[in-house]
Amino acid sequence: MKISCIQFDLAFGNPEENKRRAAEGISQAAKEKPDIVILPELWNTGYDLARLDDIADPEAKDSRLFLSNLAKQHNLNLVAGSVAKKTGSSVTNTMLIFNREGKEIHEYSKLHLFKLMDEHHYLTGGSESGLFELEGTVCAGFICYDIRFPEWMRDHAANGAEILFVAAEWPLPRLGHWRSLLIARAIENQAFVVACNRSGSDPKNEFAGHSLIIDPWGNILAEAGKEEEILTAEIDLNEIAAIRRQIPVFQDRRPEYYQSFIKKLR
Ligand SMILES: O=C(O)CCC(=O)C(=O)O
Repeated sequence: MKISCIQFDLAFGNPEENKRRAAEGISQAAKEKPDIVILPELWNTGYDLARLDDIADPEAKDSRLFLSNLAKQHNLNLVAGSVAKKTGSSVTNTMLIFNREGKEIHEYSKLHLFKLMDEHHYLTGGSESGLFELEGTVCAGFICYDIRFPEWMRDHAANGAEILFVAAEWPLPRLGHWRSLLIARAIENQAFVVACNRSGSDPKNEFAGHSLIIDPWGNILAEAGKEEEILTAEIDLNEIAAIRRQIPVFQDRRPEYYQSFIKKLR
């Protein structure tokens, strides 16, 4: 299976220009005939949170049509990063997923809002699972800060997810955390991690780039630099079963102790 991350710079608060950039990136990537393409977080608006009332996409209607057409046109599955989606007076940071026929198969709204970047003042957290299936493989979608919550990602892996997709706008000062957390999530869940970050900067932040495709042993299969780049790697899903046979973490888990043990000790 071939997977591509479209790491691109976002025009601050300019959904029309960002649509142009996303379409351009996807059509470039499509030349290598990837099976799955992933975009970064909030690619329609960037972090222009104060203007979300005006620029978030009502019910993500426009984004859905745009993304569905791209998936169909290029015959690829699209884990379409996330968009600012307006529902009534609230806005969510929502990942949309489309198959090759352009059919939407799942939506996931970022569960953990990142206070350091004021998300809690402007966004509403999601409450649904990130699990979905693409071409017979169980996958899961996460958004940026979610990677600091291993229990959330473990829950998806324990429910069958073999590819963990992460869409992000991760700032440069914490590049070290980004790399370490993603590698750890791959190793502990014995799953592929495909993480697409943005590049460039906005009025408040410089972003790290360094999109990553990591195998279930924790090896980096491909890593982008800091600038715009289309990052592509082939993954072999058979590696998952081989690694899980060698070190059977999922069989050896004892979840009945994890919630209650510490309470008992207190
Ligand atoms: O956790 C971090 O350091 C970055 C998270 C972030 O930038 C986000 O969730 O948008």
